[in-house]
Amino acid sequence: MTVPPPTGPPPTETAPAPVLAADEVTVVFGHGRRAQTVLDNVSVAVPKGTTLGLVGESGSGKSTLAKAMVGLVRPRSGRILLDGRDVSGLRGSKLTEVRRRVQLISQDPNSSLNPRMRIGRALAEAIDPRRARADRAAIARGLEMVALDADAADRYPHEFSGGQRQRIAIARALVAEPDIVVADEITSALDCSVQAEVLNLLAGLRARLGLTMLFISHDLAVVRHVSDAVAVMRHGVIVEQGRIYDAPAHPYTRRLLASAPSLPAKEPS
Ligand SMILES: Nc1ncnc2c1ncn2[C@@H]1O[C@H](COP(=O)(O)OP(=O)(O)OP(=O)(O)O)[C@@H](O)[C@H]1O
Repeated sequence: MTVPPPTGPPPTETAPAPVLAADEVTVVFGHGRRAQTVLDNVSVAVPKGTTLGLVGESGSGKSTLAKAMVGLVRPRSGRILLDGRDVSGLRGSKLTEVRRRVQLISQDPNSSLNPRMRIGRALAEAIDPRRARADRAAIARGLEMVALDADAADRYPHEFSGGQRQRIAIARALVAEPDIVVADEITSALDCSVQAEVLNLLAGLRARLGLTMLFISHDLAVVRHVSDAVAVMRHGVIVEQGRIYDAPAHPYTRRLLASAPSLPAKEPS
């Protein structure tokens, strides 16, 4: 008898503990007749040292889940668990600490990098938000991680290309030494070749640093490049998750796979 390949996550007793998880999270925007359920009972978990890809078409609720995971959107029900502790209701300094431990990188580095702040200071703030004093060596190490020269610290965001700015955003997230990175469509605004460059950089960092990451994209080929497992979202619901390439169970996943016929070979990690 042929044993079918596994389609779900590995059994819990062998899997590393989740760093970050959404547990039956529901998010509703608006009130009364205008209320829209954008996330409906969503559960996902990102085990330590792994990358969970989240894929789904535009408007399916991916960014809302990213925001809920980093504490920018408050769920109507359900829990966001960081190292098993519910952080969904936190405010003030406790929420600030969660945001340091869970670093969000978003699509548009122009909106996440202050145009008037030199790169060195932006990184210094991430290294130590209270002092924001430039530790040149730590800043240089951060820039080196994303293949930028140390003298980039003295320049402003507008002096860099879109791909370089996104690499700076990655560096800024990583120098904060987060428990997990939530990367939301970080290559969507980039040209194809630059997209590949950023993805390869991320794949390298994943392997080198053992990053834990939630990697979100509408593009399955992109998600595949950097993820260990994938969750497929549709209309605010996770329809399937696990190693979906081997044996996609849901018709929507099969459609997604069929419409991405030229998936690039996965980088060895
Ligand atoms: N702050 C908000 N207030 C009201 N509705 C919102 C808000 N943010 C998102 N929405 C709605 O929630 C739905 C899901 O949006 P979301 O941005 O999470 O989807 P997405 O899958 O990330 O799509 P995209 O890839 O296009 O950003 C959309 O219908 C959107 O209009």
